[in-house]
Amino acid sequence: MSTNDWPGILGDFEHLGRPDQPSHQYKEESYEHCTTALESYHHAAHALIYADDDSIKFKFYPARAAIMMQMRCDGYVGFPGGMVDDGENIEAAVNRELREEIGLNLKKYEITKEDHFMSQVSEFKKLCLHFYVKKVTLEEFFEIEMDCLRAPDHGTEVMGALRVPLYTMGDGMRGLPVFLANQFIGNARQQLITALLKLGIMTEDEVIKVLKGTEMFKSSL
Ligand SMILES: O=c1[nH]cnc2c1ncn2[C@H]1C[C@H](O)[C@@H](COP(=O)(O)OP(=O)(O)O)O1
Repeated sequence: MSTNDWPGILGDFEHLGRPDQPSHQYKEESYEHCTTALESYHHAAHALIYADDDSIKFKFYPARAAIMMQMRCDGYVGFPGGMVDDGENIEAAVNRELREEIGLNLKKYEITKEDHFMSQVSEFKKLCLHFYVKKVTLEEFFEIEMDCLRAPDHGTEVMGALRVPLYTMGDGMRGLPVFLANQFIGNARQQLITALLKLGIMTEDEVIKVLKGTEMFKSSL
């Protein structure tokens, strides 16, 4: 189906959200480069909201952190956020999308330039993906989760917020390894793994072990 066959408001941007081919790699670029030299590209901005969580799940697995992702209407897993409109500031766009998609209380949790974490570019799609990370307390995280159900886009663009399981169960697959076998939109999977490492939530050795578990799970299907 070609882009133009898509109905309604999905038509213009549908091609940007199609599953990526291995050749469509995302390359990290500075925010400044993206907003100057690449200004004419499409831009989208998404945010990871998280809290430290020192609870133990099932009396055995350290939770490590509460990280919010979402099930999208197209069946992919991603972070809340969306396309930057023409002439719109990137932080204004991510805040607008977070209010629409997860009902974020912007008076308390506004995303700012200080929350910018990385920007990555797909030359193939002429698309810059800007990624923000916001740390809140666990109590605030619960409050943000509760607001998701009342968000304007809940049940249309967003089918529900979810928490990423950060433990691996006894079989070496269930938990984060199986979670990572989901279908992720854009570079959301890469964003999640990069954040786990850079935020010090998991070590490189732990991530490598998890990814081996994911491969083991996939080959068991
Ligand atoms: O979580 C994400 N991480 C990285 N890229 C993402 C994520 N979610 C979507 N995308 C990509 C897919 C598309 O190329 C654009 C815009 O998608 P979307 O968020 O669906 O935009 P709208 O809500 O339709 O404005 O970003």
